[in-house]
Amino acid sequence: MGSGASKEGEDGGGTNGDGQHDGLDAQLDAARYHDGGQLYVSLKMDKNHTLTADLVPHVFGSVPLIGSWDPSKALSMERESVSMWELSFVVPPNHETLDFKFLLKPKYNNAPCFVEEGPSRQLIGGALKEDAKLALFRLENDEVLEYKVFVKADRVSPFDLAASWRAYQENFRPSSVRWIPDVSINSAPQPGGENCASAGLDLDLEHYVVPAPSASANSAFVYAANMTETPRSLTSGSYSFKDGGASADRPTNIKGMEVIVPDPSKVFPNSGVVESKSVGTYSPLQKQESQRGLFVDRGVGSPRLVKSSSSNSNIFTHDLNLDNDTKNSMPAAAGAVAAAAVADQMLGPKEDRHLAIILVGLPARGKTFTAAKLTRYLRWLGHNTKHFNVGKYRRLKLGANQSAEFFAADNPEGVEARNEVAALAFEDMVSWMQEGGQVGIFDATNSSKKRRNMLMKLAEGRCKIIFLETICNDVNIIERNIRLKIQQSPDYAEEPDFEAGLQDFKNRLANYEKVYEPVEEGSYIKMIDMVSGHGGQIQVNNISGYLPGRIVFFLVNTHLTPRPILLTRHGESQDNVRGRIGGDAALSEAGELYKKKLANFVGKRLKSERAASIWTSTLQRTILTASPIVGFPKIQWRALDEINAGVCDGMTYEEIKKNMPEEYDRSRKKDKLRYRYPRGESYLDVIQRLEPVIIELERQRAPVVVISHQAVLRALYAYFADRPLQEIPHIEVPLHTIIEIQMGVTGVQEKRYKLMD
Ligand SMILES: Nc1ncnc2c1ncn2[C@@H]1O[C@H](COP(=O)(O)OP(=O)(O)O)[C@@H](O)[C@H]1O
Ligand SMILES: O=P(O)(O)OC[C@H]1O[C@@](CO)(OP(=O)(O)O)[C@@H](O)[C@@H]1O
Repeated sequence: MGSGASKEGEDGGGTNGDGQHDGLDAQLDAARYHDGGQLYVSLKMDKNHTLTADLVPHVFGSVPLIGSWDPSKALSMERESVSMWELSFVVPPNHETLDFKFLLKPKYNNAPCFVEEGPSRQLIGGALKEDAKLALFRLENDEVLEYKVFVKADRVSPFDLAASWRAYQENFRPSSVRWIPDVSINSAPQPGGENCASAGLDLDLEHYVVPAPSASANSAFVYAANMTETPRSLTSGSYSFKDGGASADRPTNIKGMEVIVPDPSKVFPNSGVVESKSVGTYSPLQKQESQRGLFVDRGVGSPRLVKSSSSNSNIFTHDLNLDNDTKNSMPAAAGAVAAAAVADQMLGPKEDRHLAIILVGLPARGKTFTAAKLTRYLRWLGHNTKHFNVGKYRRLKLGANQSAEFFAADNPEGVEARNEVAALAFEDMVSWMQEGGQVGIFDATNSSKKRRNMLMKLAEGRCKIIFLETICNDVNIIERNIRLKIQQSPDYAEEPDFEAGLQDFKNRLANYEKVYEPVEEGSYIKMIDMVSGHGGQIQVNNISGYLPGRIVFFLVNTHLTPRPILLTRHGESQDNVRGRIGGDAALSEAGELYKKKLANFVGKRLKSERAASIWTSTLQRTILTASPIVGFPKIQWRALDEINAGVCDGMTYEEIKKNMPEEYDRSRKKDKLRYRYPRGESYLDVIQRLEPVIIELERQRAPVVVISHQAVLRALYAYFADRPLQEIPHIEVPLHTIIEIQMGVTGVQEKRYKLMD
């Protein structure tokens, strides 16, 4: 209908052969008339009776576009709901008066149609001249059908119209990568691909290293026990806290520390079994002195560690943290996780609402490591989880320098003191659960039946218990673990002689071995020789329920094989240039250059890695970015597609702000984590669909390059960096930068490469 109602439309000027304007004319009209605005008019008819009669409402009237009063050329209205019919069109605000009438046409035959009773209607300035709210139709049998009529006119700018027209056209443009199968590999460089001069890379990739942000993924630098829950029953009283004080909820700020660590191979000449190399962020001091090595945060004021004054600023002050969530008993999660959490709240015995995972095992069997990893995973999924480390309680209450004798089973004072701190930690955990905590991970050796009985009694009627036992039969791994413990554990921070520390720890271990009783009681999960990712096994007994099932599945898939995971966004897309979100655009010029540089980078970085693979989303900007990479299988994952912006897909943030201020300002800004785009997704939805990706990344033993999108990479990165859920939507993931996550035997470390500005 559109400009057909305008002057030109009436006399046919500016229309094409069908009496319709082309797009350019419409825009010119808009610009000519008035301050750029157009009226978007919506005519609606609502049938308030049940008789259907297969009659379809139409509109016809005075201008050629609506048939010049010829019923056979009338415009059909669209069905909007069971009873509502709609026809919308655009006119300039000062359009010529438009005379029209509604008519009903039979759907299936050429039987006569029924024109509404009364004089024709007149539309002026987007409104009906008279307030005729009803349309009456007299049928052949004299029956009268009555419809309510509604007219609504909204001003839209020609730019908005043009933008939505372009988005509409782009949505129908087929993606240029449709023919690429979900799994593919190219063995030869593509023509015009990789090696053009501008895409060349310096031989030394270190040249591209940029500092990682302060709260980066460098857990390998920090002894996991130091990041556990701060002993509340001990810190409020007269005890002085000697254990490093890293908050349980936030990782220590690594960048704000200067690390002066001798090369471990020099400090421990026989420790060749230590596999991990530090690739994290170095202070200028380190760089000057070329000191590279394993960072040791012993958490007891070790002289090797100097904290800088810069603190870890927490910009998220509004009411979104998980503790508040749990107070409201509402999980910070979507889909299955939320459904399971709510079901647990409502069904079953009260104690089943809280789950205690009690670690069991000899020292240096990876209990703390496993507990920390499980905590990170469950928190990322949205389960309110805390890690309670009894060693931390012991050090705080009794001091860090206990010798091996303290841990002997025939030392009654030692046994009593250890039971006391274990009970204190357990009580703290249960108190926290009663305030709304969901999963408590209780980390100690718990290696005798007597100790486990004590814990079961403490848990009775308060929480459900699952024992998680870590068993390792590989003497080389045990030796490596012991050496790592001497390096990392605050227990040996004050011991200057590595060999003396080693001997003491081995004596301690022997004391535990004398009385060690593997778990045979209750519900349990046993991880046996799971370090390498093959050949080990998981045994489970009496395990049921959503969360325990998920925990078993996670543990089955984890291992310690060191390998890198490279995360990068696609090269800049044409939509990035225009500031449009979502969509499925191809790459911009800069994006084209990045894809070549990335291919060069991957070729160099993974030169000797035969089994590596490249994962992309199903959107063309990631598939195109991966296209010049040769020699590695490429796998498309739907789960890696960008957050679905629903009705906002293809819009700019400005357009959303202007057209949907409520959505943009009030809802998304206020709670970006939970905000779900109308007909789209929230960040929590994205996390939920990424869970299989995380499991597969954990399971893979070879390097993986993930080429995905901003929101998706924020969520993936947060898992590795152990960042709280509410921070995820705000994490910076710049274009043309590679985030390398090094999975290692001491945790994860991060390194960033920036290939282009
Ligand atoms: N399932 C496992 N079996 C054996 N060693 C493991 C396992 N998981 C992790 N490790 C390794 O054990 C090292 C020491 O682990 P830690 O968690 O401090 O031991 P524990 O708490 O049992 O004393 C870790 O740095 C890791 O390399
Ligand atoms: O959640 P916000 O901050 O809007 O970021 C996600 C947005 O990032 C964009 C770019 O603006 O991702 P990308 O280009 O990486 O695919 C949008 O497509 C996406 O909607």
